[in-house]
Amino acid sequence: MRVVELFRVLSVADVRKLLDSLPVPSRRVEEVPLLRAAGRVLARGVRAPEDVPAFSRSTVDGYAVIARETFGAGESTPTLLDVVGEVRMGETPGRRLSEGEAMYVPTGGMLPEGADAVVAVEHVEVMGTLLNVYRAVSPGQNVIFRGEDALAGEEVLGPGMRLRPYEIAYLAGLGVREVPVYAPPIATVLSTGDELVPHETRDLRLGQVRDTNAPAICLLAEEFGARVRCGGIVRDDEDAFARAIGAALEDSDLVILSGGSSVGVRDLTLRVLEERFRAEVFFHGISLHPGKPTLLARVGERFVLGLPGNPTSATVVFFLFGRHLLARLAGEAVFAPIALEAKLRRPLASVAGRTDYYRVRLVREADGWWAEPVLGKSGLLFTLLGSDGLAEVPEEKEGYLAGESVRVYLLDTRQVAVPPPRKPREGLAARWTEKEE
Ligand SMILES: Nc1nc2c(c(=O)[nH]1)N[C@H]1C(S)=C(S)[C@@H](COP(=O)(O)OP(=O)(O)OC[C@H]3O[C@@H](n4cnc5c(N)ncnc54)[C@H](O)[C@@H]3O)O[C@H]1N2
Ligand code: MOO
Repeated sequence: MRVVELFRVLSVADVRKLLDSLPVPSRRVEEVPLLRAAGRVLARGVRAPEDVPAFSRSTVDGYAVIARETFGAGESTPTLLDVVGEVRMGETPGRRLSEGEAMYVPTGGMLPEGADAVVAVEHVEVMGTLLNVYRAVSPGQNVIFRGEDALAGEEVLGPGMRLRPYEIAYLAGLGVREVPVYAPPIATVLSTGDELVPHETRDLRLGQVRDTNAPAICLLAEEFGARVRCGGIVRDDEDAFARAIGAALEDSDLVILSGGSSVGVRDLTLRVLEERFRAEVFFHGISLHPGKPTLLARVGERFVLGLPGNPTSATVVFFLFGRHLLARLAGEAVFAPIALEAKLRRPLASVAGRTDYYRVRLVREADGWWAEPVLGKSGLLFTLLGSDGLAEVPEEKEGYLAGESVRVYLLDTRQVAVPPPRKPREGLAARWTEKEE
């Protein structure tokens, strides 16, 4: 019998480092219409073609003034100004504001030249053409300045950013109609095992199991931005296996397999990859639970991710590392899944030297987030139902006591936003742009 080297095992931290630094082939760039670009990754930085907003405007219904003339104004000491006109929406004010003058401006209306602030209508009293101002405003108050959102020529979004509806709306405001994005990575998902049958199978023969890994992984990969081919079920037979992997490698950036990654006699993945495809195997095991028998290899410029067969293990590993790899293949600048700290409702056991991921339900209490572990075997899927996150017990810990804080990765596709390369604003805009009104 062939003696199998148990695993080339890496720690979770080392796998993350490896995935961060793995050289990946550069991607094809395509120009797509703005509204079709949500979820895609920017291939080049975007420069603002013009100042946005294109004119300084009021953020309140009120009166445009010269701020310094209102200094000292109060309930009993109003500043008196002449109302010299009204700005209409979508039109220019028509005249400059001089000392001693005020002009009515609606929210979003253009600020007249000479004015540098707006007093809200609540703080004035109109008496014919005279205006009593009962509250002082500082320069820039209640104004959005020209170029505060974007300055003509500046790089407003950087390459490697996954575009969300927020970035799309921002680009819409700039008049951008097409954006350069990377072609999404193509992933083929294969399930392996003689016991597996398609999930549509109505009546199972004893011993048969419906394929649940493919639905989970295909849908997750799609949510994480890949073009997915659900490649079906492959028998535990070396030739069938080699044929399926060979076909998938022809047109996929990533081949994702589930099952057949452990050390049992039927476990072929490693042998087929090394012997038939001369694959470079990065690791064949991660010191984590669930999901230890996970494999990552490269054949030429293409990657093969071998997930454990156990349904929860496959899903958890794909969530933690599969999407990290997909993010790299998609050209994303950073991979930073969102986690929050939560207090544990009950203790969690672990083994030192291994990272454990427990499925948890999150409950919001007055004193913050609490995590309720949903315990169960990794061969069962119910622990993922209604779970909001994965609580991490790092390898140096032997567990946590109830009430201790743990890090919980949210089980959805959100990631932290990448800050845009925007320049700090100068002058009055700098003083007001950071303020919340
Ligand atoms: N002697 C040892 N045995 C096992 C070890 C070990 O360290 N030493 N590790 C266990 C762990 S942990 C896992 S995880 C599994 C992983 O095994 P494989 O990746 O080889 O997966 P299979 O044996 O093919 O399947 C395991 C289990 O999952 C079911 N399965 C597989 N694919 C699917 C699918 N697409 N949809 C639904 N269910 C699936 C399969 O029927 C088995 O029940 O190895 C342990 N053994
Ligand atoms: O590691 Mo297995 O993947 O726990 O069930």
